[in-house]
Amino acid sequence: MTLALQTTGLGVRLRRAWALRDCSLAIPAGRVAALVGPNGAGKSTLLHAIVGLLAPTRGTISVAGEAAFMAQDKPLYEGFTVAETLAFGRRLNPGWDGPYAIGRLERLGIPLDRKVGRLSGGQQAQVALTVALAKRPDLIALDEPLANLDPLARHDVMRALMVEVAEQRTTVLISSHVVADLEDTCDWLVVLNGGTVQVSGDIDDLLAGHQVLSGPAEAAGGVTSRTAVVEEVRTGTRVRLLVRGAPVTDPRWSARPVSLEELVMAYLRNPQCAALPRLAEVSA
Ligand SMILES: Nc1ncnc2c1ncn2[C@@H]1O[C@H](COP(=O)(O)OP(=O)(O)OP(=O)(O)O)[C@@H](O)[C@H]1O
Repeated sequence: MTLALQTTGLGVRLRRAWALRDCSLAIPAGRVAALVGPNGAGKSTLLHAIVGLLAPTRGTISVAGEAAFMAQDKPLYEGFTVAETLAFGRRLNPGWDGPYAIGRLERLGIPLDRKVGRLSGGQQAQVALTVALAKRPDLIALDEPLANLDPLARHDVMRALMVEVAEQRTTVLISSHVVADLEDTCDWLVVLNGGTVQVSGDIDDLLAGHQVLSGPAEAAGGVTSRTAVVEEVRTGTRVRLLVRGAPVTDPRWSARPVSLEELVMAYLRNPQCAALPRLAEVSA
């Protein structure tokens, strides 16, 4: 399997504090990876380091091919027209695909002579995305591209992105606070918490490997000795366990599948737990 991205022992210190610490992760080529984590987890720092805007203080980063980046907040100059924005992109990027950029914006009905500042938030996001895609990157890193967009625009931007990357076989790493925005489109999950990678893996494998068990609190010890408990919630005599590992056959327990949101939240609330494949398994 080809890797699009690999970081090993990556640490980034910003001023006096470590924004990232000992981050080792690998993302196979062609995946659409969700990067989730709370405020200050280090998502932007990780993306900046991956695309070369920040130098690692420790460890290594390896990207197969060219990386493009779409920054958080206002990644465009509002005083430029759309056409000027594209001309700027062409000047800065040797591999720039001008006909593709113009064609994409025309299909979206975004006027090239309009100032960027006079476009809607959704249209601005589409222009920024077009600029990143027109570089024809092998890896595209998107830092909260959906923030400030209404639900319809979020959906449109994600759908447009998915069509493009499926055609170009680009690897995507996209950060968001909102798991629901990424659930339908991403097939890889990276959870960053407190500057370290807590979860990284194929979403289907992660969902298949976890379950929610409900049963009598006094029997919890029998489960916790056999399987890794990510989260335990007790209500009176009952207990609900989000576990990773072997199915439980004891009839006192009922089991149900876990949702992606539940899985992410359980890990974030329990930073001492981790679900990380060995890097050798990802690249095998
Ligand atoms: N320029 C900087 N100088 C010093 N510390 C910084 C700087 N930028 C970020 N940090 C710190 O680094 C840590 C990680 O920040 P980062 O912006 O990468 O997190 P994030 O997960 O992207 O957060 P958010 O979801 O709020 O955008 C935080 O503790 C933050 O305060």
